Amino acid sequence: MSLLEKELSDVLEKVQNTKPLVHNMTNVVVTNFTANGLYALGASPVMAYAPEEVADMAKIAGALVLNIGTLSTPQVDAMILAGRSANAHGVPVLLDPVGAGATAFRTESALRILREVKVSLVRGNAAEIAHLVGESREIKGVDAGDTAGAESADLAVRAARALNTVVAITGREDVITDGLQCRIVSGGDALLTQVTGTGCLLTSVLGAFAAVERDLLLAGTSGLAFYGAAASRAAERTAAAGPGSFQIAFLDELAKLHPHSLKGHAAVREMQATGTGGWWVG
Ligand SMILES: Nc1ncnc2c1ncn2[C@@H]1O[C@H](COP(=O)(O)OP(=O)(O)O)[C@@H](O)[C@H]1O
Ligand SMILES: Cc1ncsc1CCOP(=O)(O)O
Ligand SMILES: [Mg+2]
Repeated sequence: MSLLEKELSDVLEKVQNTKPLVHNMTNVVVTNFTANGLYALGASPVMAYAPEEVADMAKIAGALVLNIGTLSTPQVDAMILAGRSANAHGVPVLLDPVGAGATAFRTESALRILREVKVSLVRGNAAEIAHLVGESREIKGVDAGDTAGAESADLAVRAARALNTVVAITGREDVITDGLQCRIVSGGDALLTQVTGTGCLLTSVLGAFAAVERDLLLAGTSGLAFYGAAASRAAERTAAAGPGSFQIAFLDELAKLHPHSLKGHAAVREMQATGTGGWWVG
């Protein structure tokens, strides 16, 4: 096991040992799947939305995950209350800008949250992240086109610098950066795109990893890699049967994760800046 793999595994073990509470303000499509996925991983989910209680819940959580998948203005107002409480109590805040770019309301709401709350990590697909930095890319509802990690590296770095947060762009390969260091995470399976909520659950899983590891680039890399490994293992067993069987097997594989699960199922590569504005994969 490489030094990086050891560091990634240590974060997984901290999640499994401490079972962090993750406060999710998420969308109506993925709520149950997100709670079950967090339980499978070994974390504790809670969903809480009422303006009367979100500040109290956020301050006792290990992480707060804001997801605008089925947003309304009162819900975004409540997310900001929760986010400010999390900020005041040192609780990391993660944002999933679901469908940013599909409508102006989604883009503007994500940007409002980023202005009014200190967000530590943003995870989205390439189209969503592009729209957060004013770049146009096709988005069909909540879905982006197929993207490879290396192709998204420049965008991720630009977004991390512009939004002052760690950015993870997911797709066929994932990329994660704090604006300086940049990593490509491969793994997963195309079946993930046929099950709704796999991006949303991933953001909440990254919340569990952020709850136990203050280095959010490390926490995020570990979360992406183990999530991809669980999906790859599930696909190996169920690809022939289809997305329904895969969804169940994926929850089972999240519950079975252990330090050696990455082997043969996920890989992390460091990208290096070329000095001329580009990147090459190390
Ligand atoms: N073609 C693909 N092959 C393998 N994994 C994929 C593919 N597309 C997406 N994923 C994985 O699916 C998960 C959700 O990512 P993504 O589909 O980009 O999110 P969203 O559902 O928010 O658009 C991530 O773990 C990502 O790596
Ligand atoms: C289908 C849909 N519509 C609004 S939110 C949502 C779920 C999106 O989940 P994910 O981004 O994880 O695919
Ligand atoms: Mg999504």
